[in-house]
Amino acid sequence: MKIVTPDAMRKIEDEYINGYGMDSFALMETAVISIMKHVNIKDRNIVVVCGFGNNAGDALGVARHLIVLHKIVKIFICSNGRELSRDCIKNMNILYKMNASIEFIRKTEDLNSLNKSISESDVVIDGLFGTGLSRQLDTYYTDIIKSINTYSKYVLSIDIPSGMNGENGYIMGECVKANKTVALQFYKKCFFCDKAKNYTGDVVVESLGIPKEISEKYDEKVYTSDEITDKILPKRNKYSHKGTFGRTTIAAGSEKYTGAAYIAAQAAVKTGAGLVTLATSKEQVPIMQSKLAEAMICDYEDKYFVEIIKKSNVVACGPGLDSNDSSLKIVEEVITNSECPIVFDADAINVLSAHKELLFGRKEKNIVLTPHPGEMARFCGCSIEDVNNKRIEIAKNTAIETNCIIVLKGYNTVITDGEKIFINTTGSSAMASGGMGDCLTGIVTGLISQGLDPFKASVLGVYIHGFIGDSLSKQMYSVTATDIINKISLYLKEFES
Ligand SMILES: NC(=O)C1=CN([C@@H]2O[C@H](COP(=O)(O)OP(=O)(O)OC[C@H]3O[C@@H](n4cnc5c(N)ncnc54)[C@H](O)[C@@H]3O)[C@@H](O)[C@H]2O)[C@@H](O)CC1
Ligand SMILES: Nc1ncnc2c1ncn2[C@@H]1O[C@H](COP(=O)(O)OP(=O)(O)O)[C@@H](O)[C@H]1O
Ligand SMILES: [K+]
Repeated sequence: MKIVTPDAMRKIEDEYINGYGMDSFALMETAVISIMKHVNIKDRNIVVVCGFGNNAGDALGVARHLIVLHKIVKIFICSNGRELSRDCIKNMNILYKMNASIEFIRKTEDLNSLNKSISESDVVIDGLFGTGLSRQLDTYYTDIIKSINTYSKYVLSIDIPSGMNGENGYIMGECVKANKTVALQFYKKCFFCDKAKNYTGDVVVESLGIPKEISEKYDEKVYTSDEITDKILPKRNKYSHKGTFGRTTIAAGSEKYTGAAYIAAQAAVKTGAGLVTLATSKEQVPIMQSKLAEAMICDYEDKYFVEIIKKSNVVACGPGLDSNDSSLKIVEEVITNSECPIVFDADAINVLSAHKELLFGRKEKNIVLTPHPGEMARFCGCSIEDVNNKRIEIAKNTAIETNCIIVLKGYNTVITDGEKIFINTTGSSAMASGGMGDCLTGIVTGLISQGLDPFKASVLGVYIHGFIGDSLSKQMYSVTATDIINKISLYLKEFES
């Protein structure tokens, strides 16, 4: 499913209507029918709150169908004196012929009737603003939105919760808190901004049947991660041997942190990497030798460390490192001795924050950075709030500046090479536990080891990591990295081509 900005959506609709000759009212009716699928048939008292554009037109169409279904429907038009859109007027005129209850909100006193109706209703249909909202709302509209949020039991928002900027998720003064949002044709970009989840409720996307060749023309290269996953993992050829699936080095762990190195290495092993070597601190070597059955182990001081980096098909570096000078030395060794893809995580990213120059000058774009918002903030020299407010932009700009692939973790992880942007749709807070990021590093590294290019491995790795978490969380209250590791190979089978 594609993700669009309001601007692209406008162009797509415009081309469909004016270029292809699609009738705009027929398109609106398609939207109306698809929204109707999400109105609970048991609800009797329904309030429809409209603005004056096509979002309102959709809402009025929904009102019409609800009246036909013998629902008690109260319609409030909140145009603040503005002219209604052509298709909106069409629906309103039909409603007048049907003797529908329509009230205009003109002044503050009119809000009393709206408040009363909302508090007596089972559901509010929110059709105030959709993708057309472009300016800060005045008090006329913020008061109406406050009424909806204060008195409603359940809100179904059409396309976008009214009050949210469809491009960047900014709240334009006030925003409807929906229980469910029915997005038309595509996810809107705003849904993937940090604050959006407090307003959208559950998001469902309903198709309007817009031809693919039109939407592809205005493709802004923002996708959901499931758009890549049907391409899938290569089949393991019957003549292949461990060398076929790559040499992987994991440089992880320090005196201070013990678990991370084990999790990252074991995740890479379980993902199917051919030969995994864990390079770790001297103190950890005996511990890891007893824990890891398949991976080979050396310490950072060993001259074998540099040799193995040189021979590797992929190196992961960072889980469980410290952010001190010896970590800087390890990061430098990894970068200077390899041309293969590298996945930098955790403290390796913190170290690189002060030494970005180390990332420059590679022939290929084959370094992956997997920061969580805290690491991203440090790396960019901004606040975590800034990162969360502009996740997509910050990830994209960092990818461009560093010539790296950025995996900005969290709810809806953003993966970008600076050109294409994938937003992950799997995973949940059941996975919010220590070690989960180390596990992801191991999975992405294991996929690269088997020949996937670093960008695809990042998108797919993030998707699979969350997919396993989601599957396990159906039966488990919380999911740990160990739970994921134990199931990786079982679930990967589902992704085999
Ligand atoms: N165009 C089409 O063919 C279709 C559009 N659809 C619906 O149409 C919506 C977009 O409709 P519109 O483009 O008419 O826009 P909206 O209905 O979202 O907004 C209406 C108007 O609000 C004005 N506006 C922006 N910010 C404002 C502010 N702060 N205060 C007051 N007015 C403000 C805009 O100038 C715009 O004219 C979509 O979200 C979707 O629900 C659907 O019917 C499907 C088909
Ligand atoms: N609420 C959530 N929804 C989806 N994924 C989540 C959520 N919370 C955490 N995760 C995932 O879990 C992992 C946690 O990574 P990270 O913060 O680096 O943890 P750690 O450093 O403890 O290993 C990331 O892949 C992240 O996307
Ligand atoms: K809306």
